[in-house]
Amino acid sequence: MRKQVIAGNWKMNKTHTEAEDFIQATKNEVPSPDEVESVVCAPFPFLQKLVEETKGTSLEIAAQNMHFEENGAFTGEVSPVMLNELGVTYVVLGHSERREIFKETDEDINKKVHAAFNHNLTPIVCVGESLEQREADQTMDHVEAQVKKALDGLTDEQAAKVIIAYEPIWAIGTGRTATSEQANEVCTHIRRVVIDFYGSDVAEAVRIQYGGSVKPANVDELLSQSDIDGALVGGASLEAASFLKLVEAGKHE
Ligand SMILES: O=C(CO)COP(=O)(O)O
Repeated sequence: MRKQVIAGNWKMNKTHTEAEDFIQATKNEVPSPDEVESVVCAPFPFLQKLVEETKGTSLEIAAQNMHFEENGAFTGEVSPVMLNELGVTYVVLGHSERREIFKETDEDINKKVHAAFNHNLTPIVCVGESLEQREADQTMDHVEAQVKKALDGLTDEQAAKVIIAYEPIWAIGTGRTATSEQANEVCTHIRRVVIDFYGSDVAEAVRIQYGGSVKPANVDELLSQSDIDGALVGGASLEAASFLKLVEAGKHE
């Protein structure tokens, strides 16, 4: 039985005070990590404080991106060494907003995945198709190619630890959720791709999240699917009460 991972991706939201208030309201309320992994993916300026404040609690703090190099002339970037030093445990890589707006390529994302493992960070790798691709029946091929490229060159041990987030772009921030069947169909396909590359033991261990307009009202249905092992949540993770409902749902699956 795979443990569910519920991650709130705040994106570029919240003031410092709002971030603090959220953490105070949730850090002692989330279930034990034996039951569900509860993660908040916060903007860089808040990470150090939030990691300190959640020490000894079951709430984990993640970054939303990083560079793949350890240091150098990359103005405005943050390195895996810095995140590891802060005590961050997970990092979101290849979110569709990074791919689309900031032109990240599959090659960049693969380098970042390797860099994450080299620095003791667990990557949450995002994949997903656009509406155009879904309508042209290219979803499976596109997602398959993204997964293969992101995981290329990992050892079995590393691949088993990757968290893959399937986020159809048309469902992000639109209120339009994939049906649980649509979501599971793609997550099952992703697991098959992992079987082809790394065998069934690794594929059984890999956690696959769904993301895209997840909220307390639809989370149970999504998490009850056979190949969905958690959720990556934007809008509905911004309020403490809503986030707590989502992690609670993860506990029951
Ligand atoms: O992009 C997402 C999480 O990474 C999903 O965002 P929403 O939950 O706001 O649709």
